[in-house]
Amino acid sequence: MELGPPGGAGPAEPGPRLRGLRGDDRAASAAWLSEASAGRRAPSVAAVLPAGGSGERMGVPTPKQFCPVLERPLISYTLQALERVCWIKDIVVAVTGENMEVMKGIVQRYQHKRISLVEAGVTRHRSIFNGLKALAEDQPNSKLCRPEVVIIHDAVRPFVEEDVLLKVAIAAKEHGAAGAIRPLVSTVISPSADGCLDHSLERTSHRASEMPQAFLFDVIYEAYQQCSDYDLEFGTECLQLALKYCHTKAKLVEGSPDLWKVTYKRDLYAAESIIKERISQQICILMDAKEDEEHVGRCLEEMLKKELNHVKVTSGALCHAGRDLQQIILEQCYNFVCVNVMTSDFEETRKLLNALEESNLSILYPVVVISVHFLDYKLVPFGQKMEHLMQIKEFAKEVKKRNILLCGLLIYYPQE
Ligand SMILES: Nc1ccn([C@@H]2O[C@H](COP(=O)(O)OP(=O)(O)OP(=O)(O)O)[C@@H](O)[C@H]2O)c(=O)n1
Ligand SMILES: O=P(O)(O)OC[C@@H](O)[C@@H](O)[C@@H](O)CO
Repeated sequence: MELGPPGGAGPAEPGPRLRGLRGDDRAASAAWLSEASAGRRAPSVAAVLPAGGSGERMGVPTPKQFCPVLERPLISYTLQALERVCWIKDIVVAVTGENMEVMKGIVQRYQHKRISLVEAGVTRHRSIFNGLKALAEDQPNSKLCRPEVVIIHDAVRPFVEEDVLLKVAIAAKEHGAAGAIRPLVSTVISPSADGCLDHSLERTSHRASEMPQAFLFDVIYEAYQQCSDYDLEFGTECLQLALKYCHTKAKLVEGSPDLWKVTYKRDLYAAESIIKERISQQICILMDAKEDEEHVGRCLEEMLKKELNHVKVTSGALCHAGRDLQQIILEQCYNFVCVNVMTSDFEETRKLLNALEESNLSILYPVVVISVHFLDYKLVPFGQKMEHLMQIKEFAKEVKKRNILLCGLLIYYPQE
């Protein structure tokens, strides 16, 4: 079941196609992609996301992949991370029948693309197998093409970047299988039958198997087709299936700390903190002034640059907000301060709000707008002006529906 708008004007795609890549990863990605441009067929890549679990360890009624993080379901962040990668052609998500409508709603609301939904199984391996069957082209009416390489990634691991996806995909093409690994945090021990320590494993010579993993499609599909019911029921490791049933030794790829799987409630809080930190990396100050005119917004910019040295602070004229907004969106700015000195009304801030709504910037992440107003108490009676500015409360209610958080700041002192 293919979903997602045909190619609708979804939220601005975050950044250029090689975003998130560094140094030799960028070169590898360019090489990988250039196969297509050189007329050679670049390896076709698809992804399977198992998302059919119940999230028992999370301890809440909602399956964790659908739990909200900043009022958006966790799985939407994972889909967005995979959608950033232009060389992943299809994303197959396995969800339970009872959650199919919820998942379709998420795809539509957040305008996810390249998404196909399949029925999950009663275990993670069965869910993954169902996703692979959908790609195997032996499904009636399926528009999905059998890929050369398939990436398998848990739907509850939202912080996956293009570099590790590229590494596992390239390694899988060469070795048949590949998987991300991380150093162990706790030592692994083996208990005896009477509940005592039997022995412990040397932590430095072992690793934790994480996601993403990638496989030559034929390898992992064959492994699942040969898989015993026991393995389908109780197994947790796809790399092991490739080894056991296809004698394919996976290449292990060091992953970043952010690859962790959301399992317990604390993981949701951690995910929210990470996302908040990522969308707070830039502040844009917009001023109701002509270019290079002295404006209090410039003082604010300098102060913020001193106080918030990890945050990028930019400034510009409110009147250009609409035109420059596309660039701001590409830079992933979600925080705006509108400094109104020349005009004491709300018109300029309203123009920015309209531009933000048209840009769909706030579909994926909340956008914060602080509207600052200066008022000379000698010129305007406080009561009359406050009444006018209270409009902001009505605007705030209205734009909140579009995930824009608006608040006002009135500075009431003589202009001189
Ligand atoms: N029958 C299942 C079980 C799990 N998963 C998916 O596999 C991923 C990793 O599994 P896990 O963290 O164990 O998820 P749950 O099984 O939901 O968690 P719990 O074990 O706490 O119930 C998750 O995205 C989960 O939705 C799946 O697609 N089908
Ligand atoms: O075992 P769970 O169902 O909690 O989650 C699956 C994880 O085991 C799996 O994603 C990694 O260990 C890599 O195989």
